[in-house]
Amino acid sequence: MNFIQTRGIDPSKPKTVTFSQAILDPIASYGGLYVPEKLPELGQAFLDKHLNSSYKVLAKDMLDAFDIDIESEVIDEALNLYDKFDDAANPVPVVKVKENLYVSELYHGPTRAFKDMALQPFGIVLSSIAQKKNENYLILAATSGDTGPAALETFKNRANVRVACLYPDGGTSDVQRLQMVTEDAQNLKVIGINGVFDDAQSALKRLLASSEFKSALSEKNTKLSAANSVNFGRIIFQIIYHIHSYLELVRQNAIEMGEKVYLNVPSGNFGNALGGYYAWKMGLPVEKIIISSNENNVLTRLIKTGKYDLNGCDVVNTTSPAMDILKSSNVERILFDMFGEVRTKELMQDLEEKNVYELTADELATLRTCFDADFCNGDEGKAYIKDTFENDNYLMDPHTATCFKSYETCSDPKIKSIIYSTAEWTKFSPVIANALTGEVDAEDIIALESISNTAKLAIPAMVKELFTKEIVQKTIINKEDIEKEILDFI
Ligand SMILES: N[C@@H](CCOP(=O)(O)O)C(=O)O
Repeated sequence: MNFIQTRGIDPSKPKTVTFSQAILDPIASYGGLYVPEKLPELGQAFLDKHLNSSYKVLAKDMLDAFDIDIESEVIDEALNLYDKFDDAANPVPVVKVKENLYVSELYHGPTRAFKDMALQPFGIVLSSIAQKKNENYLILAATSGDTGPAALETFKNRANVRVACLYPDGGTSDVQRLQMVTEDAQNLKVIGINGVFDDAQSALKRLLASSEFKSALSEKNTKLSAANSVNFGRIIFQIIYHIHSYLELVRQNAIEMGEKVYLNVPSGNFGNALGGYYAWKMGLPVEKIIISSNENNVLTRLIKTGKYDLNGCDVVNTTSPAMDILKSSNVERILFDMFGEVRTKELMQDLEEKNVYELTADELATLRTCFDADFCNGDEGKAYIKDTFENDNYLMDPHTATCFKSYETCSDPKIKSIIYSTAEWTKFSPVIANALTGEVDAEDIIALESISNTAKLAIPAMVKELFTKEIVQKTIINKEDIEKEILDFI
């Protein structure tokens, strides 16, 4: 399968690229993104065939359907990393929480967030290509808290790759920060910036598109790629768990094969929701995708009104920091899929130049046939955490909690919903302890122990040990100094 570009083709670039080209150099013409030329049609036969397949067998067959230029042995090695998850036989448990409401737990990997679902295998794939080509890569990662730890974990000590990970200092939870600043490996650099996630992601996109930066790297015998969902190498692995979660509901006799369900996705950069949209287009029976946000509710406004408007908008720090994002990368891939390259280029240009774009009434109607959305503020989220724990005996993190509001406001309760849980409770313990008991803990470790006692849940060793590890990554800089800091590292 070849990959095409969301904003049309700059004549100096090839018309189409292979999968490995798209993941090694993920920014396309005019700052656009790569998308598959045509999605594979899996159809009912694929779902029937995999009703009783393991996650890895399902994943392998879905990746085969994309016909990507990665050797079968490399894909096998990459998928074997799911064996490290809590339950190798089922890395993504799907749990019934209420009548018609199921939670797909995507956080059972090494960094306790859904990013492991894609970044674990992606690390093997990218590093293998780099080794085979005998090239060195700098992998940029911009994070609001989950992508960073998962990218560092997957690339740690891997051959031919180095990682520069940018995070907003003060804009993540303490556990997320510790996961990054305690990572000790020669090939990893963690850089806190005085700014917000959007500053980190804008720098990443600018550097990925900068020929000057690329030639400065090439003097150091290094090429450039990225670990974020701008890279289709991330998205391809984020389609699989939507199909798996659906099949789990069939296996649990919660739905009949072919019955439509809602996919309810906490959303920041929109990679998770895009994976669900592609799965739907490939044949998954979906009623609608519900997009859940926090107070940074630009996606809700887009889907309700057709206007993506950043004027007068500043990112606010919330209790669900991984979604403290205003410039959401993957909406662009949806725009391309629905409205084509000319319109996508126009809309993205409006956003870059005027900080706003507006869909026509027809375009908004098209968008709304697939998506609905709502946002949930911190207090509402805490109320859902407490209520769901006390009444349904289910403990969830603040990102997952945002979905409980949109579940109520956007879905027909007679139709089953899958809510995607993107992070474990351990990553946001002060918010959760506060929701459960009203306590205000000065330190995460106290909140973790309190929740562990209340909910009778063990704190995983990899989280507990963060509090005694040495902090080795101490760099905090202004956003203007990012490029220099990275070049000094290489
Ligand atoms: N929410 C993310 C932000 C980056 O998203 P990505 O899917 O593009 O990697 C985070 O937690 O880092």
